[in-house]
Amino acid sequence: MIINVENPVLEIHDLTVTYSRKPVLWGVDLTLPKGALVGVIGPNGAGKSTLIKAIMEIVPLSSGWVELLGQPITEIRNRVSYVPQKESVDWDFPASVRDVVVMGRYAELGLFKRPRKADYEAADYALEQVNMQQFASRQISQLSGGQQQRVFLARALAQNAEIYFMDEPFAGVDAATEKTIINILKNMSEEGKTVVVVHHDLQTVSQYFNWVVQLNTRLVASGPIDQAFTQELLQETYGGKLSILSEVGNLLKKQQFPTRDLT
Ligand SMILES: Nc1ncnc2c1ncn2[C@@H]1O[C@H](COP(=O)(O)OP(=O)(O)OP(=O)(O)O)[C@@H](O)[C@H]1O
Repeated sequence: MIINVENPVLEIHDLTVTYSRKPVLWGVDLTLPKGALVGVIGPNGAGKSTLIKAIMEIVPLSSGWVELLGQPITEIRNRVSYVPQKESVDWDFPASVRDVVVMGRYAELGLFKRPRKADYEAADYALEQVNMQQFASRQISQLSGGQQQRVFLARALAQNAEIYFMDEPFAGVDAATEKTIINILKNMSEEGKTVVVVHHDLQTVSQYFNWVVQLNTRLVASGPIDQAFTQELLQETYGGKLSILSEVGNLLKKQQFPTRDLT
């Protein structure tokens, strides 16, 4: 069940990625519509992070191509934002929270220009949105895990991109923070930004997202939640892990996210 969209913001054709000759993504063809809030799901090791890294050209492609807004990423990097997994970042780097968020503006600033008042204002506004303004002067090494995650989100917000890729933004955050973040992401999607999120909690998929991508080395499904988040397709993606699947079975019946026509 793979829905192809016209004028996609993201188009992937025949993507294969291998690590030490072992394919971790195989022949992926994927298109995503503008304004979608996308959950990327699949079991551990399915290639979800690798998919995002391949899109961002952080890992080399063995075959295939990727276009964002009809162009290669190298042409439009400043219109695309990437929030990596928190663990992959050096949080001992000596910088204040505000500096880290202002760095999100560098794409707009150009590499050698100094941030201006407007950039600091944008950073402060982003910090306010994630409720971290009181930590603006704190060193990033002196934050809790959930606070670091919020700073990361603020940095992405300050960038004001058109497409966002976020690798497990809810990892290690408390329930209130998760709610804050998802509400921000929903607002962004309603403003026409496309947000792609690697997500693990199947229980919240239909509540959080309006589009789902199911991956297990191959692309199993991609489409609006009501079509692509079904018991059969989950079974295909997760194989025999039925205990997880039976828990989501009931949730599938009550779709909570208002589904817009995205195709
Ligand atoms: N740098 C690397 N070198 C070699 N193998 C790697 C590397 N990064 C990931 N892998 C392997 O590639 C496969 C896909 O990894 P990836 O991190 O994309 O999966 P994932 O779906 O994001 O997993 P998880 O849900 O556990 O985060 C896994 O088998 C992993 O062990």
